[in-house]
Amino acid sequence: MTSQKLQFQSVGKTFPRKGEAPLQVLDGISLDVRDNEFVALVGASGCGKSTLLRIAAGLEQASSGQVLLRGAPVQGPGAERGMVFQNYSLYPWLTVMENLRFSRSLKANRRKVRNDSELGGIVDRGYALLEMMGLAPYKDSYPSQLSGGMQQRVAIARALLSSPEVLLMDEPFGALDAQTREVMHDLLLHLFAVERSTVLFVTHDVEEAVYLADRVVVLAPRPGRIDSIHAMPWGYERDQGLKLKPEFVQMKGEILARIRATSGMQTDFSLLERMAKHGAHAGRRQAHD
Ligand SMILES: Nc1ncnc2c1ncn2[C@@H]1O[C@H](COP(=O)(O)OP(=O)(O)OP(=O)(O)O)[C@@H](O)[C@H]1O
Repeated sequence: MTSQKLQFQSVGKTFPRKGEAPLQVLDGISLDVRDNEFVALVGASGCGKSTLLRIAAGLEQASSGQVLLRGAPVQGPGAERGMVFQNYSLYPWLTVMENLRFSRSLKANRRKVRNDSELGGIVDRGYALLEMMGLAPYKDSYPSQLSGGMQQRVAIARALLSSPEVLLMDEPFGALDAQTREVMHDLLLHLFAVERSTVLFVTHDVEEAVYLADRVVVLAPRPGRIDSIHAMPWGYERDQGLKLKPEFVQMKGEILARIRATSGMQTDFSLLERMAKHGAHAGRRQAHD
């Protein structure tokens, strides 16, 4: 019996392009995500983070290699994988509670196992999740009546409703302001501890990745491949004070340095300084002449 929940085995992805050579987005990604592990994917823009997550969700097919969930190949979307996107994706014409129930009854219909006791249990769990998220008073509100942070909490509650084994999150807090993000981080850590789910989390924000994850995977771009994997030396018990600790700052710096190195971004600013000095000399010479 393996403790690996999600296994990426030499995953590659190529998108066809009209009149051009196909675009190779991912190449030979091999990664094991353990049961109850929280793994964050970071990397330069366009390195294929979302594509990798979508392959795990079964929304895209790998061009080569495969993804296994508990040892079985992923062949399409499934209720055992919950997905949360950046743009809350709630139905605006449904209330908070209806948003939860509607998506669940759709899934139940798809699996043809709908029955009253199952749906009754789901409604109870829906209430419990809304309670945990501080959203119980808003169960009859419409998404437009809620702040961005509250809408995203509804989307997370909806994804957790069917007790997914794996939660796939694509920049879930990308549209929120800094304070709301911090609140959401602690809420997510709390949920993670209670629900004991396995999380694969895509983000641009290295601090967010280091604060939340057990391991942070840096992808290098063109084509996307694994550059480095960083295990966090601290345990689950985290609070905002961790961000001030030297080991946290150092870890963040190491990961940022890898992203800069892999993206080919200029980190040696001496060239710019030399150019500025050269420009100043030239300017003085012109004024003198
Ligand atoms: N369906 C598609 N068809 C063609 N190209 C695609 C498709 N989906 C993604 N791509 C391309 O694949 C590359 C990787 O995209 P992806 O969104 O996975 O990267 P990312 O690392 O998540 O980017 P970002 O950090 O900017 O969100 C990009 O060049 C993108 O344009």
